[in-house]
Amino acid sequence: MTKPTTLILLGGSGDLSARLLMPALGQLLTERSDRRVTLIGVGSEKMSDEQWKDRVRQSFQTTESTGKSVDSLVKETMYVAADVTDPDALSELLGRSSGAPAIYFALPPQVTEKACVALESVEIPPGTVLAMEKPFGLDAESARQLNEQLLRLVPEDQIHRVDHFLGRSTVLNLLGLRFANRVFEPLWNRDHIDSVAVVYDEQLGLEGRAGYYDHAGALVDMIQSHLLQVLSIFAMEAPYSTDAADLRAAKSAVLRATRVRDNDPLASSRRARYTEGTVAGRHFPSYADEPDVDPERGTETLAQVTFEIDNWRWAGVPFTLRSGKAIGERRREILVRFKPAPHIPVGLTGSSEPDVLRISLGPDEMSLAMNVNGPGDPWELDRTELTATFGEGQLKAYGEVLESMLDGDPSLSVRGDAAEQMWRIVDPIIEAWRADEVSLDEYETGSNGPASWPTI
Ligand SMILES: NC(=O)C1=CN([C@@H]2O[C@H](COP(=O)(O)OP(=O)(O)OC[C@H]3O[C@@H](n4cnc5c(N)ncnc54)[C@H](OP(=O)(O)O)[C@@H]3O)[C@@H](O)[C@H]2O)C=CC1
Ligand SMILES: O=C1O[C@H](COP(=O)(O)O)[C@@H](O)[C@H](O)[C@H]1O
Repeated sequence: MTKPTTLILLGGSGDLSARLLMPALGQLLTERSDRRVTLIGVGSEKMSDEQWKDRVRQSFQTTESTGKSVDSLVKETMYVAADVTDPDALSELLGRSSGAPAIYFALPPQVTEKACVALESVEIPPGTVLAMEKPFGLDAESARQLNEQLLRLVPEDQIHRVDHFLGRSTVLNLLGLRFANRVFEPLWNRDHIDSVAVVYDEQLGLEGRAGYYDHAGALVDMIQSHLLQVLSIFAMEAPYSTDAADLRAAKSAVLRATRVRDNDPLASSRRARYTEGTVAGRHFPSYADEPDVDPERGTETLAQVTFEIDNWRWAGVPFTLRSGKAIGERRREILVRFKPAPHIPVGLTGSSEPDVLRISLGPDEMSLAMNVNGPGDPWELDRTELTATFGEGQLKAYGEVLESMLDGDPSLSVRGDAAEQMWRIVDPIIEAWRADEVSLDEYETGSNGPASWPTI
């Protein structure tokens, strides 16, 4: 039996908790029947324990969660209506947990900030884990200040800056693919790789999240956080182990060396927002006409930035990161374009395209497009694809992240210095965009982005 843990879910009545965290927790407890978690939900709205239990059950149903651990959680869970920015309320909450709890901040960022200030005057049990949702700060300086503040509460290894992409089986598979095979790693450098792209294009729109998204935009929502984390795993040196210390040091080294290509945000970044149209059977108004959006803010719903990594392995290789909403073709992948073969023997005709490796970020599969002597004329090269499908991960991405957090293992969370670096990397772009130095283009909902943009 795993040690029982108390999970204090600040913002338990919110959207993230209902749609992502609790379903993932239910799935985790279904898979790990020997794990016991006591859940305390917290929100400002009043709710009876029975109403809360109904919400928990509803979230659990979405992942068909069942079993002893699930039943025990539902039986014991409680809800507390409290203002989490009040030190007395927080003190009382901590008093309800036996042993060191995990406190999850599923709160609006401004409330999280105030709750952390309040925690400074509260006695926190040794071993308490703090889980912070994104966005972590608003820029490099505010992230640094937030780090300082958190370190006054608990040591770094007890701070989990959550990035659910780190729990995706497809992202974790990068480690196995690169470091458990002989064929890829020797080619994983500037001598053999021409360019890399990480693309996360969604058919989803705003989904009622204007309050958050209209301030974040695609750059902060996806590139500053998730996609830079993916890039750091893709490009890192081989770690000794997957322990937090090794993994996070290797990722941080990459991020420290990463910058906007040629230090030129004007030439290296593009932004756009969607106009009215239909995607996957859903009709969206223009982003500017979406409820609660301020069109004057000029928020982008599609961002594309090219970075470079200034080290021996990667100098000169462009890394393009792109993510957009309301895009016609759902694309979630890493695209690795290799350099062309140095010499194709005279006499071979046909395809001489360079090899392209696609690592899907969902579904779990990959493919390698290459040239082979195909059917028919044996001197003629044809294009073919080697494909592999892996099974789905046992847990949802949030489940993986929650599990490592409940175990007090920070290997799947973002280290403090990395959180600051990720802002340092994108801050010049944010500045250029705020100053309107890069045009805000438009694309029709359901298209694949502005027609004038080069294809990735
Ligand atoms: N929703 C999503 O898909 C994602 C969200 N996130 C991040 O998660 C965090 C939460 O987002 P989300 O769930 O969407 O936000 P919501 O607005 O849906 O929920 C906010 C929660 O915070 C509670 N709350 C606010 N102020 C207080 C207070 N003073 N005291 C106690 N509780 C308070 C609310 O309680 P009540 O409702 O009772 O007032 C509610 O439970 C944000 O940082 C967001 O960026 C990250 C990834 C995805
Ligand atoms: O964090 C976020 O991620 C989702 C995309 O991740 P997925 O696992 O749900 O595909 C994105 O839609 C959302 O805008 C962003 O906040």
